Amino acid sequence: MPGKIIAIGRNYVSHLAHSASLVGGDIELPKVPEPFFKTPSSVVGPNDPIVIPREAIEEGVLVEEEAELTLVIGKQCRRATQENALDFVLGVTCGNDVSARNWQRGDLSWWRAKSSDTFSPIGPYIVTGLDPDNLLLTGRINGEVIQQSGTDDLAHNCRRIIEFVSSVLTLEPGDVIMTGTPGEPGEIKRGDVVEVELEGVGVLSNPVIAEE
Ligand SMILES: O=C([O-])CC(=O)C(=O)O
Ligand SMILES: [Mg+2]
Repeated sequence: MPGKIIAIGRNYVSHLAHSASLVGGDIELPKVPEPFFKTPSSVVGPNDPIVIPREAIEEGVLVEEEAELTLVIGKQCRRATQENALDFVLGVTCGNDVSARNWQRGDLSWWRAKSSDTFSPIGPYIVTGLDPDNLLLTGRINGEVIQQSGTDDLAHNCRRIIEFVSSVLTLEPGDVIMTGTPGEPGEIKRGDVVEVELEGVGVLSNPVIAEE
């Protein structure tokens, strides 16, 4: 289980309008990276089910997938520079920042919108030695491509994210950074299969079920 999970919001221009329409706020690109936290207890692995919480079903909450390039920190890091930031990265993997939109919009914080149990699928492999700034990222629901972008479209790239986050807090080995989602994520419902594919890494696949 990772020590902490930092996720970056609104980090692709292509996602700004979708996010603002569902979550509120303006559609300006954040001038600096916009981190939030997800809990380690929300992490699941490849092929584990994403469980839509009972209350989300009862309340008719819209739940969406979010395909994200995900970094795994390998070395303790405080005040990294853009020049040395990638020296602290063990490797990259796929992540799905599952989001319950009505709760994201209505609650004071994103605690259950982003960190309900099973809302952070990560995997299937950590791959070392890839250039994280130039990988194709794809999100699919039931085999249909819903999101696709190069990670060269990240507004704040991985070096900048690590510089900014580590100017505030210490990153530890095993910490995870989810770098934001592109385009228009799609709704996930019980019975669906969600895939996040990252070039050079592979496919993170998770079935969706409903809590009984
Ligand atoms: O929920 C949102 O739109 C913010 C976010 O996580 C992202 O941009 O990846
Ligand atoms: Mg996200």
